[in-house]
Amino acid sequence: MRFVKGHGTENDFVIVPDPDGSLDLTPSLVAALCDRRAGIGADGVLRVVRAKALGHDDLGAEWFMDYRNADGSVAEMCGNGVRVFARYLVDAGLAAPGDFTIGTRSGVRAVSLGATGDVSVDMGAPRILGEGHAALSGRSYAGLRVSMGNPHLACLIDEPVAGLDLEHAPDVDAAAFPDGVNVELFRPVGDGRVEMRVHERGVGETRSCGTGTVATAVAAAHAEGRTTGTWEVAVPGGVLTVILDGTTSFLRGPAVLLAEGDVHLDRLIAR
Ligand SMILES: N[C@@H](CCC[C@H](N)C(=O)O)C(=O)O
Repeated sequence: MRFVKGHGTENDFVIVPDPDGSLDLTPSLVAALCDRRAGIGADGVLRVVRAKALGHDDLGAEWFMDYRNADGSVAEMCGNGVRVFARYLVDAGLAAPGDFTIGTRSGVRAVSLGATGDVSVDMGAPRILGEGHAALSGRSYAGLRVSMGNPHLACLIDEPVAGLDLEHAPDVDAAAFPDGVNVELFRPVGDGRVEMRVHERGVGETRSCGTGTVATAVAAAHAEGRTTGTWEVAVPGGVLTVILDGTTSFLRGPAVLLAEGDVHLDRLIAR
């Protein structure tokens, strides 16, 4: 099976071209592909499938991003994934550089990119759902519940994020997050900049999370009594720019394709 490996600020993906939707992408196949020792290794899989092949004839996008987490679970949206997906479409000659749309489980997303360089995406209107709490290493952190299509809890903290232990998922009120949650911990470092780390649902700690950086910008703005502004969000894998204009949100940053090849499916160890 052909694959391409890519990442956005080190949130990494196995990209699987499947234009006519013929691949049976089971959770165990996804988990085996994402295995960092016995597989290719990634935070998730991006299946590249024509919207039509899924019966979405009038979606308003030619291509659909079928995103899966490393544990095989399905997620509604992936902000870094959609940027890497767009870079793949252009690189593969399946879309022209410029502005086009991509279908996702959380709706159609408009992307903007050149032949090289950063990729921007209109991430849609964030939805603030109220307050929440996360417990980590015996401390409780207050946060804001934000939906970016997928669920987030963005917690403002007053200590450097480098010192956090995110080996295990923070404890949250399961009743408030019936579908699980991605937890961001962030600290404002001045002048529209924040530092952030994330524990992702279905993956574990990752080096970046696009939807998480937007949720973090929303929570940073909320803490200042605002709904608009531009944030530079520093994550372990790089820096992403988030723009909140009061109506929608934009995410901009690098998207890199670094390898391609064939994977021998019969040699993957079933997960
Ligand atoms: N890394 C992604 C988010 C991927 C989905 C997430 N783990 C979930 O289950 O909601 C991003 O860049 O947004």
